[in-house]
Amino acid sequence: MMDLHNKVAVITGGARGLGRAFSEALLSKGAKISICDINVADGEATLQVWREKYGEGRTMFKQCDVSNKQSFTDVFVETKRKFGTIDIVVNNAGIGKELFEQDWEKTIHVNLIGVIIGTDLAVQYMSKSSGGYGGVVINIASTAGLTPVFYSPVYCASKYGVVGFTRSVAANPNVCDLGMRFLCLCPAYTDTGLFQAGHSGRKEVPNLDKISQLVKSTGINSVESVANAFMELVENENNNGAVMAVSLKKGIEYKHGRPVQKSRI
Ligand SMILES: NC(=O)C1=CN([C@@H]2O[C@H](COP(=O)(O)OP(=O)(O)OC[C@H]3O[C@@H](n4cnc5c(N)ncnc54)[C@H](O)[C@@H]3O)[C@@H](O)[C@H]2O)C=CC1
Ligand SMILES: CCCCC/C=C\C=C\C(=O)C/C=C\C/C=C\CCCC(=O)O
Repeated sequence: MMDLHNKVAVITGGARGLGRAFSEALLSKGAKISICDINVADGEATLQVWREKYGEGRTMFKQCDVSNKQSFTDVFVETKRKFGTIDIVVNNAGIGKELFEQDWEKTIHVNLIGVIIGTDLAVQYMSKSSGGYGGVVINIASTAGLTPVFYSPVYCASKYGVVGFTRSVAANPNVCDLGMRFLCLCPAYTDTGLFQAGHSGRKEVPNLDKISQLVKSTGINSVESVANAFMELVENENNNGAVMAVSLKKGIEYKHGRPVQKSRI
């Protein structure tokens, strides 16, 4: 089991939803938390709540757009300056702009390129081969990265990309030298602002009945159940390359077979 006490975690999109829940799960185990988010109001409000609950000095917030390399790099620089080290990176920030909307490319920029930038920064700041202490990277994909979703091809492409990218980084024969684990969490529908925005009040959407059927047959995860699955993934130290799906109907399932390699942490 990974001892999380005083470990330092960077969580993207940590101001609300799943990112905030992952952060709180880590905080409750004694970790220090650096959240970044494009939304300053939500980020500062979350930090205020945490300062009152967990005291000063264990949390920080920095505004950041994960699709912008410089903006994202600044988060790592400031986190290291404040906490001295980085042990855990959770690439969680995500959006759901689709083909029928303007700027659908942004979905690839945030959901896939943002994850690639975050993983690259994690290796630079954490790997033993770069003078770090090693650690763990958890990339948040989706069950939409494991199965086609007819009404969200762009979102699906971004999440298939995250699964393939993470598994490939984890499969590198030199991964043991890094002292790092690379993991993928694939939640099904989960009750957050993103889900509500994507699935409520869009009566003009074609095949709405089929979408409702798919949601109904899959079920909607609570945020808490996904946070519990996330903690199982983080704390198990022998799971480099694991891809964990979590859904209301099927619970936790490991996909794509056994993790590719034991990592030396
Ligand atoms: N809610 C759901 O049904 C599911 C969500 N996911 C994934 O979980 C992750 C978190 O999603 P939720 O918590 O549901 O969404 P959410 O919308 O509640 O939270 C996402 C956070 O990311 C931030 N963000 C968006 N773009 C950003 C950017 N460019 N840079 C930095 N921060 C940015 C937002 O401001 C927000 O605070 C996403 O990657 C999403 O695709 C996966 C499966 C199911
Ligand atoms: C689906 C994209 C809409 C925009 C983003 C909002 C919510 C995100 C939801 C998800 O990431 C989950 C998406 C799809 C899951 C679809 C089917 C899962 C089937 C699972 C199974 O068969 O077990």
